[in-house]
Amino acid sequence: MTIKIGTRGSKLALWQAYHVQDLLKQQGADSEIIKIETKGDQILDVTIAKIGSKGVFTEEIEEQLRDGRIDIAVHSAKDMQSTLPEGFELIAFGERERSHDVLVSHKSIDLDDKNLILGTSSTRRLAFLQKYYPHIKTVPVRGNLQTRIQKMKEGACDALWLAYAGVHRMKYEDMIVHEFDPERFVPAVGQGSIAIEVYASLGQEKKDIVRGAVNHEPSEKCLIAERSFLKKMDGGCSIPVFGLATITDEVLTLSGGIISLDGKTTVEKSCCSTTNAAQKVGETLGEYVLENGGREILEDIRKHQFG
Ligand SMILES: NCc1[nH]cc(CCC(=O)O)c1CC(=O)O
Repeated sequence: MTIKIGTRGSKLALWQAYHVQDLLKQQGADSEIIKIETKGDQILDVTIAKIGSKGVFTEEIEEQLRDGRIDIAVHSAKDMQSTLPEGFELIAFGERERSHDVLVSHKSIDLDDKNLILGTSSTRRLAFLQKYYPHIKTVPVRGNLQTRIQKMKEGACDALWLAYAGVHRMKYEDMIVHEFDPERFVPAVGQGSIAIEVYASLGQEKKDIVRGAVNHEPSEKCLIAERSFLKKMDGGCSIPVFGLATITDEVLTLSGGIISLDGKTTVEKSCCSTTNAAQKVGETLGEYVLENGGREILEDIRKHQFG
């Protein structure tokens, strides 16, 4: 039996797919990797928020899952919408890498420099920047990590704002010039973890093999809490919602919230629960955030993006 693994073709996506292939191999399961190009890979001249449609990195892959051309898809958990299309499910989450954000550059940088230009197009990062470093300017720099670094070296920006996980996996750690404190710059939901998506019709035997080889239970509990929060907030990756769950001594702590695009209003909270109540704690946090100003921030953002 060979498990067919679908993935985007970027180097980071391929790293993640090969990683899953290794985990499967350790359990004696053979697999084959199939590269799939998505809208998110093709459209590089506009930000993800402006492409607008949900699932820009997943649609084409889901088609192949549905057809059975691939058995499983490997994704960055951060790229996955909180609600998947009918019939799709996430059956495993890989062990999470450190989840914080970093700045990467080919030169030394100073965050107090009034002329600094950072490359990012994430609404969460833009809003945090308005809050903590309002003097810093940004430019959107899209494309895979290697392309972005090339654009930066050609002068598009002074540094790139990225997730540590991808930088580490692509071996650009020696270019890290700043690490953001995850308690102030809370990461995006799912950041640093890999998710395995399947279509419902996949046989139970394959599902069990994949889950057994890839799933890391503490990471899964954290991701369930974060994604349940994101679902309450009705968000995908283009909304400045942030959330991070951690587990210490069997207690799950979920910290998360939403920040207005101008950085002036943040609604956030930390909630604790047992690891078995991960789903519930995400809902509780979501309800709190929505009822305490989050709903207004969301409505304001929707007007900005689609109005
Ligand atoms: N938005 C794209 C994306 N999706 C996942 C990662 C990094 C890897 C991860 O978080 O697992 C990135 C790039 C980035 O934000 O730097």
